[in-house]
Amino acid sequence: MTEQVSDIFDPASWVVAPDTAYTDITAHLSLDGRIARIAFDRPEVRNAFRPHTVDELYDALERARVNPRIGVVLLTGNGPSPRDGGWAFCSGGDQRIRGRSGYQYAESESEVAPEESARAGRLHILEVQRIIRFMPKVVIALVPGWAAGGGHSLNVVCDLSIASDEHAKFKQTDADVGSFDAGYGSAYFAKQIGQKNAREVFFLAREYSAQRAYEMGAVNAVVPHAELEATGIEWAREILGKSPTAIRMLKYAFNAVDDGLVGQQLFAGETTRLAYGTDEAVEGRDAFLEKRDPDWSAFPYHF
Ligand SMILES: CC(C)(COP(=O)(O)OP(=O)(O)OC[C@H]1O[C@@H](n2cnc3c(N)ncnc32)[C@H](O)[C@@H]1OP(=O)(O)O)[C@@H](O)C(=O)NCCC(=O)NCCSC(=O)CCC(=O)c1ccccc1C(=O)O
Repeated sequence: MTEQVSDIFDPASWVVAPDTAYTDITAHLSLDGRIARIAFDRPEVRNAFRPHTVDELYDALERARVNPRIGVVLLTGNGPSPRDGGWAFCSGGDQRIRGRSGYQYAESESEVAPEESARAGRLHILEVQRIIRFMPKVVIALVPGWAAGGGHSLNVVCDLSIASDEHAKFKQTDADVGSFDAGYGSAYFAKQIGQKNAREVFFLAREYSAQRAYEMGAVNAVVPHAELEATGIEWAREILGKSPTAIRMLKYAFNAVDDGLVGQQLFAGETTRLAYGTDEAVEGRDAFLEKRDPDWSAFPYHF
């Protein structure tokens, strides 16, 4: 029997992801193994992340990335807080353990050899942003409450976002706490919602409702809180009805224009994979292996 990890989580729809023993997140798979649900599980601090949280999140996302059955990942936050009933998607880096070189591992974990001291202060949520951005699957943010600071940036980098009408709130606090996500969190965010809006969100660090976020283009839909996860599953099922190759190529096409040569590299890698499947590419390989000139006569210059 799957444990109830969040008030709006339906245990009957999920099983715990195999071979995982996370403390700061939860990871589940749909019963047919096609959808992953990954959730921050520190509701008492509005799902702020510490380095250990980021390590677990990266691990869960990497497992989803390389699992050929999974087509959609739902990223969310468990809740509510047992302390005050507040809901959160994620409130960014845990400010209590922020040091001068980044976020500190817990004391027991920071007893590392001198040569490993660079690990002690981490700022590696950007690696999580990149795996979300680059995985050839759709990642949907289900925002049940606060998306603040680095949590706000995670919402930006997800492919799609659905927000709780009653509890989702958005606030980019980076400039309040002397931080700045100068990559996807800000520059790409401006491409999503426009320069003036994005500059307002960062420079004023005000609070925005789910409805206002929807109007600005920061989320795709606003739904009743109780329906958030069911809507996420519904959207995932719809996406799973599409061609995996088409979804992969489309995600990389959407990314490529903003991702420079890395975007081109990812898109090109997938086109190479498609080309390898053709008789034309097989002829090139076979000709090399058979030490003869390739015969391209069967392959026209398509136009
Ligand atoms: C999210 C809030 C707006 C919610 O407000 P509210 O509902 O009133 O709740 P609170 O009473 O404030 O909070 C409840 C409880 O949670 C604690 N808490 C909340 N957020 C955090 C947090 N981020 N860290 C630690 N603790 C947190 C809060 O203290 C309360 O506990 P008490 O014991 O009762 O005091 C509001 O909470 C808020 O504004 N939170 C802070 C948001 C924030 O500033 N986040 C950090 C932004 S900077 C960041 O995320 C780092 C980004 C980053 O990581 C990065 C950036 C650039 C390059 C690289 C990186 C990287 O890789 O790391």
